[in-house]
Amino acid sequence: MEDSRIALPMGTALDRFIKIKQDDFQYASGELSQLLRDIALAGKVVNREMNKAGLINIIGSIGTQNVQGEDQQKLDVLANIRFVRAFTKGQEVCAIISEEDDEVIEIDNHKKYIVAIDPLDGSSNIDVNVSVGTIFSIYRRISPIGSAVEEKDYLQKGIEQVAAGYILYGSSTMLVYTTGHGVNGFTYDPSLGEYLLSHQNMTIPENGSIYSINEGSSLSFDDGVKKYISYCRENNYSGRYIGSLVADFHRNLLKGGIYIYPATNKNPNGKLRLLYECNALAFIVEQAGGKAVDGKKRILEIQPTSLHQRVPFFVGSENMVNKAVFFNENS
Ligand SMILES: O=P(O)(O)OC[C@H]1O[C@](O)(COP(=O)(O)O)[C@@H](O)[C@@H]1O
Ligand SMILES: [Mg+2]
Ligand SMILES: [Mg+2]
Repeated sequence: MEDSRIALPMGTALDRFIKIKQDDFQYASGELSQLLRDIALAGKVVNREMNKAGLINIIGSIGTQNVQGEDQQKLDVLANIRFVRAFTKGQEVCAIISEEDDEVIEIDNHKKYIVAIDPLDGSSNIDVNVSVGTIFSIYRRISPIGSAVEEKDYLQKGIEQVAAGYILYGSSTMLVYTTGHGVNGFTYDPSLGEYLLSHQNMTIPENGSIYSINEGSSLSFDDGVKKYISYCRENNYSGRYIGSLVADFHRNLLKGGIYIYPATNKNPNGKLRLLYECNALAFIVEQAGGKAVDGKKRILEIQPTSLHQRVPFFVGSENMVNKAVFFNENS
């Protein structure tokens, strides 16, 4: 049996990495490993379609709105279909929470895992060929296997996640995930059709000089946020905002930085969704040595009360988040 603490060679295939690291899982039985593989596979299909979106008429709105009143893009719906199908076929999942579905999708009561997913993150950037992503969180159900899935199963705090990650469809396609034993990144090699280890034991710098926030809404930011932005400017930090959460988060994870989506007049609780956007990235950033709060409280400690609830989101380098919280608490 190979020792899973040893650093693995760059280029190690995802499948092999999952197998070697399986013993890290508290309840290792192969099901979580298979679920991670199912996500990776569905990501390859979405990636392939994304790459030729303009040629196969899958750009633009589909003409319907999701539960949040957002126009659904064709790729939002297509990605949702691909992941729901992968979870149904994969036979590891009992229920799914998706940004694109109003209610919980119940799959099979005899299965263990709950998945919360943002099938396509950064929808406003799809048509303009800017990086977008997929975000996922995985939980173990609490109710007994075989019984109906209950609210307590899918409204769990982020600290209960057994795994979380994202796929970034950018200049290269990457899968980044954690199972609570550090964060690792895999780059997709289309010529091999494989995700290969490219970023091992990722950590976020304690400090950074990049801040990511949509300043277009700054007139309605709280005083604390306004003061923090002034602080960033006074310190000549760079403003970088792609408008795709996964892409902004990934850059800051590598270089150091902070992403903020605060409360605004338009979104009094912020815009981002706790269950399928914030919890996953909070788990990853903490595993990488960073921090994620709602302006005050640790994101992973927030008790969810509804499927699509929004929270203000401050995530990134520890010292930068602490500074933002300081201004929040002293304004
Ligand atoms: O246009 P805004 O208000 O700055 O919002 C951009 C944010 O909204 C999102 O697009 C929300 O995610 P979805 O695209 O999955 O709905 C984030 O990716 C992004 O960071
Ligand atoms: Mg999103
Ligand atoms: Mg989305």
